[in-house]
Amino acid sequence: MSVELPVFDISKPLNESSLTSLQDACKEWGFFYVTNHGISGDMYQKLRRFSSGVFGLGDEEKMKMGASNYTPRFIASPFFESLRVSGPDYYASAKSSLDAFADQATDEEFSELMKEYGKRMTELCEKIMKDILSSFGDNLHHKYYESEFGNCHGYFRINNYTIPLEQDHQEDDVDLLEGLGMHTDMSCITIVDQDDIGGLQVRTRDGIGLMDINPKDQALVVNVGDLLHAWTNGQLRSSQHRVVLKRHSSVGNRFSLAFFWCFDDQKVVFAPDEVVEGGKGGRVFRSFKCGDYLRFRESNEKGKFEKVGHTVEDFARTEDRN
Ligand SMILES: O=C(O)CCC(=O)C(=O)O
Ligand SMILES: [Fe+2]
Repeated sequence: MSVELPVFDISKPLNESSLTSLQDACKEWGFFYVTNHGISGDMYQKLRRFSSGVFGLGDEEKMKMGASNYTPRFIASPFFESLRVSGPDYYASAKSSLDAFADQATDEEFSELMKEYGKRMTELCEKIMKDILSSFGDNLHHKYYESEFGNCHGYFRINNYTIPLEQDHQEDDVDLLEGLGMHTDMSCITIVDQDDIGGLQVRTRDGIGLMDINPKDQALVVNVGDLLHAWTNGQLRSSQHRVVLKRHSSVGNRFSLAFFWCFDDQKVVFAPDEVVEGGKGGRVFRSFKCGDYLRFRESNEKGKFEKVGHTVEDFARTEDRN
């Protein structure tokens, strides 16, 4: 079953009723779509082409990028590998990964592309974050955007999902393989550009069901991460989600780009009183330093790949959910 998430045209200011539906979507699903986002299909295709070139290299070559730039298969799952490009200097980050093996021209073109893509995604996150704040009342965006979110920064994960032939031919009953296990994101918000294969699934609020988030033409998927969940005192959902791959399908690999927009390490995350008061109960998240939370996640093998059971709920929630 798939969920019908609302779609927001992000090129113009959202009206009252759109802001209400934005807030509802963030509370119910923690996911929504945006269109007219300014990321051209052409740019995406180019990036995909370059990335495929990189993923197509031998394991030994790819490992030269270093553990902070490249995650090989069998870390998050046997089917998932990922290239990381970090801001604010996306150009330098991409270049430092590729320097190990790419020729100068490819290196240059890919790095330029990442720079442009990083800039656009950052602008998009700023816009979306302002809309999310405005959905609590216009006042909130004017009051808190600059002081609370002004120092946010982003990074990309370029993800390649493949099912090796030998796995595809195994005879057992399992038709779906987990490409990326159930997790929440550590970000404030994440923007996902998935291809048309599908496989992204979100947990329902009751914690039981799973719904497909289908690819939508020209639309990007946006989701709320742990940091914004804590900053809104748990009001906006940082939903558990995963990626499944269909066995015996001949569609080939799945490709996605995820952009994570996060507080800086020094930022103290603490929901403003008026955000807490706008919710149902009292304050349920203690204040914490963003960097301490990231270290908490990384100190645990599970947390590293953003698995369930080692999230901001476990780190900073002071009262059980009811
Ligand atoms: O590949 C996708 O569609 C989503 C990836 C994801 O959830 C992540 O990288 O955190
Ligand atoms: Fe995710």
